[in-house]
This record gives sequence, structure tokens and C-alpha cells, in this order.
Amino acid sequence: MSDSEQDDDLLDFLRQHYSKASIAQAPPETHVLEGAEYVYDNSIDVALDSQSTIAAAAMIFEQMQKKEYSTKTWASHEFHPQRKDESTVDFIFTMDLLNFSFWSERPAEERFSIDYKGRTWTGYKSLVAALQRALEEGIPITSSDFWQNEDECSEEVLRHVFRSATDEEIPLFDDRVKCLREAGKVLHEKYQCSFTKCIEAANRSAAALVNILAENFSCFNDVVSYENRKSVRFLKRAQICVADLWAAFDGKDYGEFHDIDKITIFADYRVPQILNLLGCLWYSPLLQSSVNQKKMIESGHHWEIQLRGCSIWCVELIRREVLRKHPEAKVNAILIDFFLYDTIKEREAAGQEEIPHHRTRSIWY
Ligand SMILES: Nc1nc2c(c(CN[C@H]3C=C[C@H](O)[C@@H]3O)cn2[C@@H]2O[C@H](COP(=O)(O)O)[C@@H](O)[C@H]2O)c(=O)[nH]1
Repeated sequence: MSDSEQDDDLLDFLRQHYSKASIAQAPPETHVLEGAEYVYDNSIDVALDSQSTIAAAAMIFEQMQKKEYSTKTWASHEFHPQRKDESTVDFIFTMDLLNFSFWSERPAEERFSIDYKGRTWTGYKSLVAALQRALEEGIPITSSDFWQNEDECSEEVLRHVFRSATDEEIPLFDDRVKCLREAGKVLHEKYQCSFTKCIEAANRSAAALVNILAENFSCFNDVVSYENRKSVRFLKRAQICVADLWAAFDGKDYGEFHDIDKITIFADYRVPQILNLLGCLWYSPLLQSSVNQKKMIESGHHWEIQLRGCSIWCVELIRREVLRKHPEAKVNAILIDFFLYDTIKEREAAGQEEIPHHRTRSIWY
């Protein structure tokens, strides 16, 4: 039998036994966790301490139970939108397009901050406050049509939206403008100007929605290469966008995802910090001293990749340990992450930020 006849026979066999549908139905995957494990397995400047990780799992579970951590915790935060409709979808998409790099090298009283409702907000909360303030001022900052209209949504208007209470402007202002312009263009060209169309295209799969964001919006495509692996996907803002939808809508409507547990923690500058403080992450002496001295670590540096990848892997081990001891627990990496972020922010507010977070300036987190 000739080669081509053998090929035809093989194709006939495949057609008979593997319909296109079954091949196409492989469930969507983000590949974030396998990338994180690869980074962990190939890290020399960051290590996990198993005893501290086991102890952290017990503490986190006990605290989350006590504080009744659930998706409902999301709506309890200042200025998070409360309406269960498309306006909240648009708010979350806008927020997570811009949800990065708020840390400052200035002293506390001089750092970028937003005045809103009689208080001054910094960090992530400064972003949420700025968006709410703009909406109250009649600026449609959560509309992708607006972002595309450079006459109405001029640089001057955007500087007004993010005007600071100090003379330090919001970090990476120009990059944030680029994120809005790109997102407006992509939504217009591919999703009828609405992020809800991206959600619909994901067919209630969290992994599929993360992939839609990463593959269609370059500003969400948070991917690095490390050692011999070309593509380590962290996808921090794509993942936190899906997680915020899930939490804001209590796992229903626009927040309903059958595979939400595929989402990992969001590898930023806060989770490594709290894991380091808890003794779960150990740094090489040189890395620890660089972090303690608040030295800049370039985006893409192997230290930064190790910090982010080992954080994702560490919380995966914490999640497994919690479920090993409490199989019935309604706990996933998202809720553990929200708890860890809120915990480090409480410690910061109480002046207990004994070890600083690492300093990397980028749009990825
Ligand atoms: N891993 C993780 N990173 C988070 C958050 C949040 C806020 N999520 C809220 C929603 C539900 C939760 O209960 C939170 O209240 C912001 N960030 C990131 O941190 C950085 C800002 O830090 P700072 O400048 O100190 O505020 C920046 O990269 C930002 O993207 C989180 O939850 N997890």
C-alpha cells in the first residue's frame, strides 16, 4: 500500500472515531499554573518553606472562616459598584484595564493620591475612587466609545480624571491611556463595543475569558520567557478581571463560570510580600536585601519572574493543603488571594509592613 493510501486510511479511521466536535471540545486552559510550577522548579533565588506554608494554610482557613470570606466580601469594599448589571461589567473591565503599579518612591504624604468623598485614597483604592469620581462628574470613563473618541476623551480630560491630591501624577499615565485606546479599538472591531460580548463568547468558561483577553488585547497579555520555557503566562490582570466579575455578581449572571477554580492568584507586588512575611517564600540574601532596600527590579528580570511564579505555586500548595484538611471548604485561589491582599493592606494600615514589597514598574501588575 502506498504512503498516500495509508494516509487516506488513517484519515478515514480518524473521521470515523474522532468527530470534529470531540476534538474541538477540549476544555479551555490558561496554562498559568503549569508555567508557575516550571518557574518554581527552576528557581534559585526564591524557595518555598513547607512548614510555614502548611502553617499558613491553617491560619488562612481559620481566618477566612472567621471573617466569612466569600464572593460577597467584594461588594463590601468602599466604592465597589453594587448594581448587578452591565454598568458594573463596564466598571470592572475599565478598572482591571488600569489595575496596575500604584506604588510610589515618594514619602507617604507626597505620593499620588485621589481626593474623593472627603478622604484621600492611595494604591488600588485610588483607581476605584478616581473612576467613581469621574462618573459622578458626568465623565463616561467606563464607556469604550468614549475611550475611542480622542476629541471628547482627550489627554487633558484623562489627566483631570486621574488628577492627584499631590504633585505626583498617577504612575505610567501614558501607558494607561494606551490601554484604554487599545481596548476601545478592539471592542469596537471585534465585540460590538461591549465587554459583555467577550463574556458571551467565553460561554461561561473563566479560562476561555482569560484567553480571550490575553489573545485579543495586548495590554492583558502578561507573558514572560524563563530559562528554557518560551512562554510562562502569568495573565494577572486578565485573571483578576474574571475574578472581579465572579465576585461582583456572586457567581451568577455575568459572573457565572463553570470552571472558576482554574483561576490562580494574581501575581502582583502584594502577594509575594505577604507570603514572604508569613515565611512561606524565602529569598536569596542578595534578593532579600534588594527588596528590603526597595531597589528597583526590572520588569522581566529573573528575580521578578521567580517572585511571581513561586507566589502562584505557593498559594496552589496552600489551596491543596486547605482542601486536604477541609474537603468541604468553599475555598479557591481567588478567595485566598483576596484574603491575602486584604490582610497585607490591613497590616500596612496598622504600620506592620515589616518587609517591603518588591519594586517593579510595569503595566502587568
Ligand atoms: N493579588 C491581588 N492584587 C490586587 C488585589 C487588588 C484589590 N482587589 C480587591 C477586590 C477584592 C479584594 O478583597 C480586594 O479588596 C488590587 N491588587 C493589585 O495590588 C496592587 C495594588 O496594591 P496597593 O498599591 O497596595 O493598593 C496592584 O498590582 C493591583 O492590581 C487583590 O485582591 N489581589
